[in-house]
Amino acid sequence: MVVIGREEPTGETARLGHYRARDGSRGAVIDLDVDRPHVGLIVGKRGSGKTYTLGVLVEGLLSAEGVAPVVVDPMGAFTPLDTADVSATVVDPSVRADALDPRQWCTVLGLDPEQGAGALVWRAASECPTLDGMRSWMADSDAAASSVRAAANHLSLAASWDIFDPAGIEAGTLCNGGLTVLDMSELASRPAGAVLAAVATALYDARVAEQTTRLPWLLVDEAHAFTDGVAQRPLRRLVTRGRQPGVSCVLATQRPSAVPATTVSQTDLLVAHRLTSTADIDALQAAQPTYLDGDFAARLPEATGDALVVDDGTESVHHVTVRERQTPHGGETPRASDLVADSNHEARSGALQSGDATGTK
Ligand SMILES: Nc1ncnc2c1ncn2[C@@H]1O[C@H](COP(=O)(O)OP(=O)(O)OP(=O)(O)O)[C@@H](O)[C@H]1O
Repeated sequence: MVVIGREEPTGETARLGHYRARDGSRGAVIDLDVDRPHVGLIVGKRGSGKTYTLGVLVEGLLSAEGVAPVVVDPMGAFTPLDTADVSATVVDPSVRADALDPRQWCTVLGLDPEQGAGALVWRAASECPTLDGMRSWMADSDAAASSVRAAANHLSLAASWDIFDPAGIEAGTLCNGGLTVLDMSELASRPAGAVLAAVATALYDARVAEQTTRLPWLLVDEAHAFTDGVAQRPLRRLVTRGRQPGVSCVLATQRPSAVPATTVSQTDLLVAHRLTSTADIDALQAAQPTYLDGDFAARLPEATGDALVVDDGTESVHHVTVRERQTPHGGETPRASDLVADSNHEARSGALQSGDATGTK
């Protein structure tokens, strides 16, 4: 059995799939190391199998000991796990207001911390641990009325996101052993970024302060949506420094060219599904390890679920077919023909119930 991501023979693993020969036939099974922290990047064009592969990794983490998987799910693709026979909790995420520092408050509200409203929001976030507290502080402020009004409007906007709660999710809950799916499907990009920033920071801090013995795995689907907002800095810290305290980070994206070059170069496990955009291929090729010789694009797979896996730890490259999932996959793109089939089915059921189809009316 081959274990990608390590050379040691023992430790926790996740079943990834099997080797794919040139003629497409199956070879030996392949596992991924989940015993040590990793930075992973799963890339591929739309429908190539990224979310599915993330789900395969999640299943492996669910059966591994000593890990705490957390999925950031912007499309609701992992919500079916709520009713699957696994230890998973799907939550509408909420975070504490003081999980964001003053700078992050200004970033998420699009304010300049050195100017009127931004400077006020910075001070409110420094003084108050809750959003209600920040709003009261603002109402009592004797700063220029126009700045107070603008800052108060921004805080009202933040309140409308409905994600800030003094009882918001904490690292202790995230690291209780089961899988946590943060269902972001109802959130716009700014509040989703705020949640990810808070969660990435909480997991990192919890490990640095030795508050959890489990090793967190933060898995982010559609990661390109988070690379230039408030989550940018916490994510960068995780990919550059997270492995040291024991936090893994796996990003899945259809747009590797939108992922910062530092993230690509920090990746020690690259899972590349089918890619056709030159910009995306170039972005990976630029950070391509020297041992991946030849034309990178030519080595990328064609079929859904197939992948080229580059393991920086052991400096090896593997042609893999990702295995089928055991839990439901919620990332299926709806097809018009399915909808027509569904409505025909509904019409037939309705007719049967009213007796039309049987002529018994
Ligand atoms: N390893 C696999 N084995 C079997 N089927 C797969 C595999 N990978 C993907 N599929 C099929 O391909 C479909 C598309 O996969 P997936 O949803 O993961 O694509 P994606 O790359 O995440 O797309 P998007 O960018 O649109 O989110 C899945 O719904 C599933 O039916």
